[in-house]
Amino acid sequence: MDILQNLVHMTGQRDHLRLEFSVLSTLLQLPDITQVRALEIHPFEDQYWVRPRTWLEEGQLVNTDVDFLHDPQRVALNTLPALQEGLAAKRERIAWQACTGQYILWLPVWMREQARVCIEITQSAEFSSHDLDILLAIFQVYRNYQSLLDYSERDALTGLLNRKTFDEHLLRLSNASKHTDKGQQPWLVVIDIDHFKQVNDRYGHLFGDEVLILVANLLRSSFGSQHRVFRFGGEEFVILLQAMTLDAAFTALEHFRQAVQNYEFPQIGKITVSLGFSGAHMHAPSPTQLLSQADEALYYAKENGRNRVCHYETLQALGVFNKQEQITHDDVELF
Ligand SMILES: Nc1nc2c(ncn2[C@@H]2O[C@H](COP(=O)(O)OP(=O)(O)OP(=O)(O)O)[C@@H](O)[C@H]2O)c(=O)[nH]1
Repeated sequence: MDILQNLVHMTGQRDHLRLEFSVLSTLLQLPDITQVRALEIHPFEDQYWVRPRTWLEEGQLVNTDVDFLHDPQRVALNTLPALQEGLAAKRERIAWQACTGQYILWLPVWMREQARVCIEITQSAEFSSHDLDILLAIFQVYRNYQSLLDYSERDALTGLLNRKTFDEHLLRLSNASKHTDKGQQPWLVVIDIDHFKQVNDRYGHLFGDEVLILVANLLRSSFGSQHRVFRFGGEEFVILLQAMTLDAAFTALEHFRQAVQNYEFPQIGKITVSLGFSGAHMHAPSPTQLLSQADEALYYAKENGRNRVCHYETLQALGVFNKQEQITHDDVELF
């Protein structure tokens, strides 16, 4: 009965973290289970890494607040060969007996051919077929809800994240920045395709849509799974870059700008993008203010030749925005 109530609770969740907590607490209701964790799996520097994202601590489920790259609990996937082999073979479930005598069951959450999250269940006795039936049924309900949630958070054209979860991602990222090294911080980037109206006007909306999809693919391949890429609508994209130095952020964004510039778009040929970015550390202003800062830098890039990357705080230190305000103010006085 407890399990049924937990399932009802689980299916009422509307965000990924609560849903994850809910499935883990449902699994914990089952006898013999000693530990449940949600693991995150990420590629980084030519190999895959695993770290616990949510786990049980002193009877309470807790969620990490450290970003992936700075997490001391992160281990290389090849230190868990059974999990590595099971993921490579795209298995739905992977069973393993640890040298401590504990039995472990890994249930990867497969989405679009990738498993970035895996539920880990540990128990002291071997998993019976009855245990497996119940565990897999609970996991299946969780997966169905996970994909429904995921679907509602994605832009239908490009498959990138939509505006819905942006504030939450930004908050998590800036909170995690307190664990990062000095000189590093997360970044908010706004990207806009240059003269996109001309693409639509000359080649039609369908070709315009294809450009949006191809730019989204370039964004995905340039920023991978460590960073978050959004399409807010129209031809504007937003990236939340994990904590790094200003130089590293600038270099990564320049690479992307060049990748777009060098790409041959079918029929259309060449297009370019302009980028504006701003620091998203934990003392940064509200999401709206932060977006408008990155937008100001983007606007400056557009006004100064397009096809370039501009950093808000650098422009601000140079007094560029004061001068612009002065010009606008003078214009108003003129009229
Ligand atoms: N094909 C397509 N076009 C879109 C979509 N959303 C917005 N647009 C078009 O994007 C264009 C945006 O143009 P503008 O904001 O005027 O600017 P621009 O031509 O990109 O020029 P700059 O930004 O100044 O370089 C408009 O023509 C919109 O109709 C979409 O989902 N698909």
